[in-house]
Parts: sequence; structure tokens; C-alpha cells
Amino acid sequence: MELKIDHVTKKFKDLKAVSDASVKFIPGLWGLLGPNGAGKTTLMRMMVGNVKASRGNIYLDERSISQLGSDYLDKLGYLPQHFGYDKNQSVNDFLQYIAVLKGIDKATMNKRIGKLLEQFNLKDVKNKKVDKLSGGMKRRVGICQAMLNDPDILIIDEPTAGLDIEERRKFRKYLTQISKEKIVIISTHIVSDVEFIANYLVIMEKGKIIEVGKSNELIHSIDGTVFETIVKEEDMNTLEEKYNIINFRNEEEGLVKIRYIAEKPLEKSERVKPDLNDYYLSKVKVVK
Ligand SMILES: Nc1ncnc2c1ncn2[C@@H]1O[C@H](COP(=O)(O)OP(=O)(O)OP(=O)(O)O)[C@@H](O)[C@H]1O
Repeated sequence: MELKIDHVTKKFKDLKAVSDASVKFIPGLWGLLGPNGAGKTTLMRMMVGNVKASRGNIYLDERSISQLGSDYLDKLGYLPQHFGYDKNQSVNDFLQYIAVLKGIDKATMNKRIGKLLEQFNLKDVKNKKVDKLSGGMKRRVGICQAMLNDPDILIIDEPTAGLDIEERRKFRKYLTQISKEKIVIISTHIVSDVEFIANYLVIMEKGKIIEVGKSNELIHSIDGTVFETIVKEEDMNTLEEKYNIINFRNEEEGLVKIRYIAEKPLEKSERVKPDLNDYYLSKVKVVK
């Protein structure tokens, strides 16, 4: 299975929200990373057919998704940043309602809902109103609705917005479980959401895709350029002009430990193993 984004552009009046984007998505977990406004949501909305590209095309196994129409939608699950539900709907009623919209027959629907409630640990709250659930539970209900048709392609926008650290951990666990043999694409601007779980990364900035590849290979590509050292606090401004400083920690009086990216290190620096945060900040322009 291959979902190909082929030179896709989306213009809103004079603004190019997505500009000439090309990626070939294959099964695995993909992290779509980029700062706010980079064009992630717009790209995803084109991939789920909610927004029409101004230029370019999207293909599933060489067939255009607009030609495939409902055959494509049958294979697709989508969790937008905010999903709509009726305030009075219980978890079970909501999932049944979505299943009907997706054209799933009753017997299959009941089986799937039962399985998903079990998998996402929502059995005990199935009769509770969605509106009354915690943020984390709501996101899990959101993922269940996207999974009802057992999709081959799952697209999730900002899955962990507003969730606490334990809910984020659970979410990563669920995503890893379901990403086998599926194309799962998660958009986020929070590096730690995808740091460990993503097999592949797409990095966007100002509407453009600036990097695509296997996460470990991309991170590896900056080996030998990340360093840590201790500097004087008073030198920080000058250093920031010259170096891409990724992290800071106060040490004893007047000193700061920094983690930075450079071709040639400062004196007395220790070379460290790069992580996704280093990689991301080495590619996306840092606002100082
Ligand atoms: N319907 C629209 N009409 C006009 N401009 C839009 C529309 N949708 C998005 N944009 C603009 O396109 C750009 C990209 O927005 P988009 O929401 O795709 O980015 P994003 O990377 O998903 O950001 P965020 O993480 O903040 O959601 C932004 O400048 C946004 O204001």
C-alpha cells in the first residue's frame, strides 16, 4: 500500500498553506512535525478529502483519491483536532451513530464497538455522556470513531493536545498497537509525542516539506554536531547569535549549561548523541 502526495499545493487567496508537497507514505507510524501554522492540518485535510488541492494530486496505489471516492473513504480513518458530538450522546450512542454514517452493518458495528471499547479501555464509561469525559478519554473515543471501519490509513491531528503525561503515554501505546500494517500519520508540534514511536518523519515549515525519511536515519544524519558545555551567562546573547542553542540549564552562580548544534564546537564541549528534539530544531528555524 502506498499513499502518494504528488506536488500538492493549497492556496487560500494569496497564502500558500501547503506548497508543492510530495511524500510517499507506506505502512508504519509517521510523525508529521512542524511549528504552528506550518500547514500540517491543511495537508491532512487534503489527504482525507475535506479540502481540494489547488494543484497536484493524491494517489492510493497509483489511483487518484478523487477517482476512488468512497472506495478511498472506506479505507480511511480521521481524527481531527476537534470532533463533533451531541452533548447528550453517550459513548456507545456516539459510536453507533458514526458507524451508521460510515455505512457499517449492525452486526459488524456491535462487534467492532465492543472490541474498540475493550482495546481503548472505555468499557466502563460506554454509557457515560461523551461531553462529561476527561480530555484523554474523549481523545480515545475520537480514535475509536476513526477506527470503526477498520481503516488501512489513519490520520490523526494533534492527538495529545490538552492531555496529561500519563494519558500521552497511553495514547502512544494505543497508536503503536494499531499502526501495524497500517499507514498511521500523526501531526503534532510536540516532539515528545512522536520521538520514540515514529518510524518515519515528515517535517514541515511555512507550507513546505523540508525533510522526509526514517526517523533513526534522519537523527543519525546530525551525529557529531550536537554538544554540551558550560558558559558564562553574560556571554549567552553573543553565543545565541552564532550557535543554534537547543537547551539551557542554570548551573552555579553566573553559569549556564547549554546544548547546541555546531560544525565546530566551543572549547571544553562534550559531544552528545543527537535526539529528535535536536534534529527538529536543527532544521526548523528557531525564533530567538
Ligand atoms: N480555511 C482557511 N482559510 C484561510 N487560511 C487558512 C485556512 N486554513 C488554514 N489557513 C492558514 O494556512 C496556514 C497553515 O495552517 P494549518 O492549520 O494547516 O497549519 P498547522 O501546521 O496545522 O498549524 P497548527 O498546528 O496551528 O494547527 C496558516 O497560516 C493558516 O492560518
